[in-house]
Amino acid sequence: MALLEVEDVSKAFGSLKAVDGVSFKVEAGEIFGVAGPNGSGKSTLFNVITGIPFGPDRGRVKLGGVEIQGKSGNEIARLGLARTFQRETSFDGLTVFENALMGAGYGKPGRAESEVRERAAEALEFVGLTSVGFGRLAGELSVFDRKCLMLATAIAMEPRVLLLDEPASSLTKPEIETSIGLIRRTAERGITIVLIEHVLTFLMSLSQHLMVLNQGRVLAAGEPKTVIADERVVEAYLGTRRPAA
Ligand SMILES: Nc1ncnc2c1ncn2[C@@H]1O[C@H](COP(=O)(O)OP(=O)(O)OP(=O)(O)O)[C@@H](O)[C@H]1O
Repeated sequence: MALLEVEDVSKAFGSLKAVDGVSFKVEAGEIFGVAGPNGSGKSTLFNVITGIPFGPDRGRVKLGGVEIQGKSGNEIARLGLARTFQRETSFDGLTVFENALMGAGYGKPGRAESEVRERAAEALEFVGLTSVGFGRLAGELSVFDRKCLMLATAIAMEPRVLLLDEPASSLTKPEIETSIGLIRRTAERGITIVLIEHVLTFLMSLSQHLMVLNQGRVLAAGEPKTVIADERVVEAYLGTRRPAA
């Protein structure tokens, strides 16, 4: 059984079908890439899977075989699904350590404070935010460090599945390289990853499976090299078909 199963999920805004009958499965331990042109429904898909801020109009989402559509975002997170956002989100007025504590303590009311602190510190060190900077305000960090903090906070929640929404956006080339290594090591911790990204090289170097959306629908899915060579994918990205050989 796949760890995450999305079955015929749809979400409309008025007459706009942002996500239109999307189905896919993610196996435990894999990195599953999601690509697609602007406005193709990628972020909306993450929203409906996580219930933040809304679930699907129809369709089913199963985590470890348990249906989660219709549950609140909090409940879904407690069941083991965490996400990061396209834009860096953190509590800017709180310190780096306080932000990570929010993740480590989330949905675990019985956990001893010392253990919560240990989890938070470990997640921060893991993403490269060393204890020297634990007391800095999140709002003072660079874009890259803010992305690392968002990742650390999500990792501290100990999710089974982590959805990453454009982790490479606004990063420099060297930062993108660091980020690729970090995501790979996150998967090696046993966290299954679904990754939205515009930077195709980023997706190609990380994903075992790739799905391309266009206008809310699945355009192509499968082995990444085959998917990006698909004429429909080339056309959706470049707006033109390759000339016939
Ligand atoms: N809350 C909303 N209300 C109305 N329309 C929305 C809302 N959220 C998304 N949309 C629309 O749904 C469509 C899909 O948007 P979405 O953000 O999911 O695409 P995307 O593939 O993530 O795009 P990008 O790559 O630019 O982030 C777009 O046409 C967008 O304008």
